[in-house]
Amino acid sequence: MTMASKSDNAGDESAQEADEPVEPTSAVETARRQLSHAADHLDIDPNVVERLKHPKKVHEVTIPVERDDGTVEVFTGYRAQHDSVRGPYKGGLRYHPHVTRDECVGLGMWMTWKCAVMDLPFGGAKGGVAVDPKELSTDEKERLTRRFAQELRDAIGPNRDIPAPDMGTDPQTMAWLMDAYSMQEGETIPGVVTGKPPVVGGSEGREEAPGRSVAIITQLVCEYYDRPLAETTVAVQGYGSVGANAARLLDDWGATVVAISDVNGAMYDPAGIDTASVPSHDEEPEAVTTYADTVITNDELLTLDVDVLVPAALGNVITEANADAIAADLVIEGANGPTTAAADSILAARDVAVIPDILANAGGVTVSYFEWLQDINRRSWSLERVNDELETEMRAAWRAVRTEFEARDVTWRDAAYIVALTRIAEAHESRGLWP
Ligand SMILES: NC(=O)C1=CN([C@@H]2O[C@H](COP(=O)(O)OP(=O)(O)OC[C@H]3O[C@@H](n4cnc5c(N)ncnc54)[C@H](OP(=O)(O)O)[C@@H]3O)[C@@H](O)[C@H]2O)C=CC1
Ligand SMILES: O=C(O)CCC(=O)C(=O)O
Repeated sequence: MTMASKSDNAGDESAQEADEPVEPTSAVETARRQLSHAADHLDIDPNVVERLKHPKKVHEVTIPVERDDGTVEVFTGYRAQHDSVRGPYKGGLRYHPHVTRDECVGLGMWMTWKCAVMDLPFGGAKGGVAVDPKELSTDEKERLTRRFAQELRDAIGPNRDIPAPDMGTDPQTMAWLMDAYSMQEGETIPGVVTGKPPVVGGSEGREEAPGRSVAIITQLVCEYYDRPLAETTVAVQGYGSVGANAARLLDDWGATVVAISDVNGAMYDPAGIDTASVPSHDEEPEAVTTYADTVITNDELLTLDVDVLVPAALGNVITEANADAIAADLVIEGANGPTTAAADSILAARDVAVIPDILANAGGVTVSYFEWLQDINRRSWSLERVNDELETEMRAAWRAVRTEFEARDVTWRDAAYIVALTRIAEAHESRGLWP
């Protein structure tokens, strides 16, 4: 059995059409190319596909923030709402200097597919602020977040659009957002955001959930390819909410994690890293390189000779330029959009299995759904229940994707898109094109 497809045709299947540009430059272009590619495998109304190439609405706001020295700096924030045919918009908020309108649209599209792969009653959205959160004090971050919440007050709501954490934001950010929105509405509305601290309506297990789903999917994929975890080496790029939790669980479950990284570079130990002893980004930013004996670059991490590569930081890190040098047999996408469309084709032709973000990291939004249910019903689930239900949902999504992968002789990404697009297209056909 080959890794990228049950047949050796996967490279041809995912080869790009000659008139397509060589390397897309933005998340939205990558997302659109992935959509077109997957739609080719389906008998799906082309009008629905055309609709899905565009966001329903993009909110762009300016956010004046008083710095601690009394000066005012104005930041730009976005909320891209892609599709809501299956339910309210859902997706994270990112604080990062590279946030743009187009990045939010692409990330919002991926949220639509992710919620549909998981069969959650949500559509897709993503937002963010173009800011380096490391350059803000805690007070400045709070002022930025409260003002952003105020500017988005008509766009979000528990039945309209429900933000959550993403890169650069955390449970505290979500608590400020929930509080600012609730103050404007005059009542406490915990269901307006997810990923909050449990003390204000957050769910147990939410912070760990995207990393947990990466670990669960890695385990299932390794089983599928008859590769015991105890004989599997793993490199993880990024050591935050996704990367650190995935690395620690895989380490606990018997895999050997040989490399982890932060923004400055990677810690590398071929004998295996004791992941519990290295602080995650949330515990101490940039700790990985601070505590490393051997530091290699983030680019070197990507091409290490390991069995499993988990990119879990930024998008667009596996590109046409390095896809030929990826030595892992399995790439499990912890980050959103780490692989460009051109790199995808190269990896498929090389028989490297790429398990897409919309399946692998979907534990975050799945536990966000559990959190939303808990908030609406004013109930609180135990950590054990959350983790059990997450595992059940991840296994169900994995089975649905595996069924398409085996039946249609496509890549894992196309198989996941086929599951998602089929559900979304049926909903559009049933409701009409206008929701
Ligand atoms: N949080 C969530 O719920 C979900 C997040 N995702 C996706 O996962 C990815 C990571 O998000 P998340 O874990 O939340 O982010 P965090 O902010 O928690 O952590 C990000 C990690 O990436 C590192 N990093 C930052 N820049 C670079 C770089 N240029 N090269 C290598 N490492 C870098 C950071 O290092 P340092 O400590 O030095 O800053 C940190 O370890 C994103 O693509 C996000 O969209 C997907 C699903 C859910
Ligand atoms: O939990 C959520 O609502 C969304 C998390 C997220 O942004 C993602 O999965 O990329």
